[in-house]
Amino acid sequence: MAGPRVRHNFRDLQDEYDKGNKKPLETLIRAFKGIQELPPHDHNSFFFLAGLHGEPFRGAGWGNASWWGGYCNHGNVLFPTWHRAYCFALESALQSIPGCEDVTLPYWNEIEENTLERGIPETFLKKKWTFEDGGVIDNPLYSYTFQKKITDNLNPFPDADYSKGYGYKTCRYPYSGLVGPADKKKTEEHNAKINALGHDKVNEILNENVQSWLLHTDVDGVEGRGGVLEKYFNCLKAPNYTVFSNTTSATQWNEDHFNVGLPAPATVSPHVVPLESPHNDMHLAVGGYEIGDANFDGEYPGANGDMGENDTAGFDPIFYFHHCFIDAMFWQWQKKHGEVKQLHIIPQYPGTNSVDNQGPTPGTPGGAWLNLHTPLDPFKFPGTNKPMTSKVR
Ligand SMILES: N[C@@H](CC1=CC(=O)C(=O)C=C1)C(=O)O
Repeated sequence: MAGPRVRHNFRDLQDEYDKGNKKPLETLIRAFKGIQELPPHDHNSFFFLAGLHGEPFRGAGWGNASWWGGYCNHGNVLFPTWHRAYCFALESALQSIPGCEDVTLPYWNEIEENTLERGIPETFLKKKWTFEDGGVIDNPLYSYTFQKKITDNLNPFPDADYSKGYGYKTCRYPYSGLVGPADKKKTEEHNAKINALGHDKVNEILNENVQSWLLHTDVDGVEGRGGVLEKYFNCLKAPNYTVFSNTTSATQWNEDHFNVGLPAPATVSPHVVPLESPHNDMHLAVGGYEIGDANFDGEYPGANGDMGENDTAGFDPIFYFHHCFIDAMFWQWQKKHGEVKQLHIIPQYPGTNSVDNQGPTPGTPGGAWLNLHTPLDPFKFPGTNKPMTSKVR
């Protein structure tokens, strides 16, 4: 593909499709189907790429919870840039599928009226997809079916068993995706109850959950949770990249400047809201709640969809449309603050150390400072063997 990649609003593709221009959405779906069918060892395969984010763990985090066994960065200054490289890698894989060379990754606009009024774009919620030529497939944007099992070597420590068997299908709120031996029976009972509600009702519940996180500030009666729409707008006001980029740095900044940390009044200006905060909320809104989060019971207790957990989120196809939107928000912030060509990191501020928050990623030493030159493993600048970094060239 020549020239810059132009990314589109997913809902525009859907609207075009409804008006009769079926090719753009169909090609995207073919591309996702294509990478989901590649064998797991193929570096363009969905399994391989999805697995870079969290599980299957490798490195020091393989079986030691003080380290992080996935390559993703959270709670530190590499959060926006690492996920930018990640979306780029997935998009490149989509383009490797024959006939899909011009596909780009669309974003799910989480703050447009359509989302506020209707929730997740309908295409993501259909179990089957019917092509114009009549071919019917399992919808590759609804769920991914594991081609290989993953074993959670941290189990039973620290919180839950995220092992997934061969053939496991990713799921979202209000379903549960905990299928390790200790959870299996409970999950089967839970999911049977959800199934009995019928597919349309289940989608309605998911959409209501998403809308509630976006618009209300007391999700499930927990005050201060939600308000995601407002958080998205407020995060653009963050005064520097360090505090914009992650929850750890923003917490310290709010303590220093306003004598209050996160998450309490994150929706209230002038406290700094990091982009990572509404991003986290949308993971929880789509996936259900993170295990062990005693604050939440929700209307459907026991819902643990894949998007809610850092370990498994990359396996839900909607992850990439969510993160493509996060990347667009990051770009908005860069333009607004004149940091399109260069980002600035406050040296040695909380959120700039490899041990902050999730723990060091594979191959990164403990206690290492993170900066614009830190490799965004395992990504390389295209066509080179040079590690990708956060430095804008
Ligand atoms: N762990 C985050 C939510 C979350 C963030 C992610 O980045 C992710 O991949 C999955 C889930 C929280 O509890 O707020």
